[in-house]
Amino acid sequence: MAIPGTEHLHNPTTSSSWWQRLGWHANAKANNQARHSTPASNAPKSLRVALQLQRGAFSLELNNCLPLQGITALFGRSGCGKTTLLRAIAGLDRHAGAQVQFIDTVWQQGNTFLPVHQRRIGMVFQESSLLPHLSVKQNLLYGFNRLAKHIDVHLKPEQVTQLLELAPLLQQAPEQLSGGQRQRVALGRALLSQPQLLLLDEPLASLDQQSRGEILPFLQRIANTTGIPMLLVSHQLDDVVKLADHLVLMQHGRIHSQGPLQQQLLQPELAAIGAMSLLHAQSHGSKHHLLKLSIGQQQLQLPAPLPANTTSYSPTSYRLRIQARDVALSLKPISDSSVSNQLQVSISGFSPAPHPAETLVELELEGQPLQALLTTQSVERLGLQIGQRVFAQIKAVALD
Ligand SMILES: Nc1ncnc2c1ncn2[C@@H]1O[C@H](COP(=O)(O)OP(=O)(O)OP(=O)(O)O)[C@@H](O)[C@H]1O
Repeated sequence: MAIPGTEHLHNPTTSSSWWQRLGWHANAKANNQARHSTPASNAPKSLRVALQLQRGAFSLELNNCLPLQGITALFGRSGCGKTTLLRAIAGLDRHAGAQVQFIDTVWQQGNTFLPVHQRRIGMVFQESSLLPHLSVKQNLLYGFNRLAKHIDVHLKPEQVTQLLELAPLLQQAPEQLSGGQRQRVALGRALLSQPQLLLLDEPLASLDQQSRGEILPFLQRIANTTGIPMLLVSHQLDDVVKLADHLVLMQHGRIHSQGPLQQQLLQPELAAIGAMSLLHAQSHGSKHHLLKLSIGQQQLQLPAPLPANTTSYSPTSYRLRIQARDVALSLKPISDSSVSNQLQVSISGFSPAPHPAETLVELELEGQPLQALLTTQSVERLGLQIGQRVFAQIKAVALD
C-alpha cells in the first residue's frame, strides 16, 4: 500500500567500500532484496505510525511517516512522549486504535498486532541488559543461536565482532566492561538478531562524556555499513547533531516538525537550545597535524583528530558542528586575524535570537545552511541584508 506523504523519502544507501572490505557485498544485496517485498526497488521506505492516547494530563497524538534511511533522531524535551512512541513502534505496548506499518508490512492495525519478536527489531536501551552470568561472546550469541529457522542470516558473529571491534572483549564478563563497552556489546547483540530496524532509546544517556565519544563512531559505522535504519531517542542535541541524518522534533506529545537535520537545526525551537549548524565536508588528508577539508569550492584546515581519539576507520567525509556563536561576519576578507578559516557565504535570512540583543543570521555556504549569532547592533552597523555576500570567520569547529 502506498503511504501518502513519503514521496520525498529515498532508499537507504550502503557504503559499498565497507561492505566489500568485510565481504558483505553479496549479503547487502540479499538483505536489500529481503527487505523489499515490492518489486519496485525504488519504492519509498517509511514507517507509518498513527497513535492517539491519553495518560492523565499527557496526550499523544500523531499520524506520521518516519523515514527508514540512516539515523532518524526522535528529539524533544523530557516527557514529550519519545519513549512512548518508540515502545508503540516496537510492540512493547499495545494501544487500542494504533496503526504501525513498516514499509508495506502492517505491524498493528485493527485486530492485527505483531508481537515484538516478530517485528525484526533490534533494541538498545539506556541501561544495557546484558546477562551478567554470561561472557561477552555468550551474550552476543544468546539471541543469534535462538533465531527462528526462517530468518536469513545477513550479519554473522565474526562480521559484527569486526564491525564493533569486540574481539578483545569476547571472553570478558559484563561486569568487567566500561559503560561504553557494554553498550557496544548490546549493539552487537541487537545486530545479531538480524533486525530490519534498530530502535535505540537513549543508549548514551548513562555514559560519561568519554564513553559517549567512544561509542558514537560505532553507531555511525553501523548506519553506514549495514544500511539498517535506526530510530534514536535522545534529548541531547549534541548527540543528535553528531549522528542523525533526519530529525523528528517532538513537543507535548505531537510531532512538531521533521526533516533533514541540517534544515531542522534552523527551527527556532532548536536554536533556543543553542543555535548551531552542521556542515558536510570532504577530507583531503592531513599534513603537519592539520586536516584539510573542502566544502564545495572552499577550503578549511582544522587540527587533525589525534590517533587516540579515532578508531581504525578513517573517514573520507566529516560532519562539522559549528556553534552560531563561533561564527563572525565581515564585509571584506580579514587577513590580520588569528582565525584562519574564512569562508564566503551569502545571507539568506534573519531571525530573532533567544537573547533580545542578538540576531541569528542565516547564511548559505555552497548550498549548505550556516548560522551566525551576532548582536543586533552589529547587524545594523554592518548594514547586513538578505542576498548580500559576506565573509564568515569560523572560530571553532567540532569534528565528527
Ligand atoms: N506508565 C506510565 N503511566 C502514566 N504516565 C506515564 C507512564 N509512562 C510515561 N508516562 C507519562 O507519559 C509522558 C510521556 O513519557 P515518555 O517517557 O514517553 O517521555 P519521553 O519524551 O521519552 O521522556 P524522557 O526523555 O524523560 O525519557 C510523560 O508525561 C510521562 O510522565
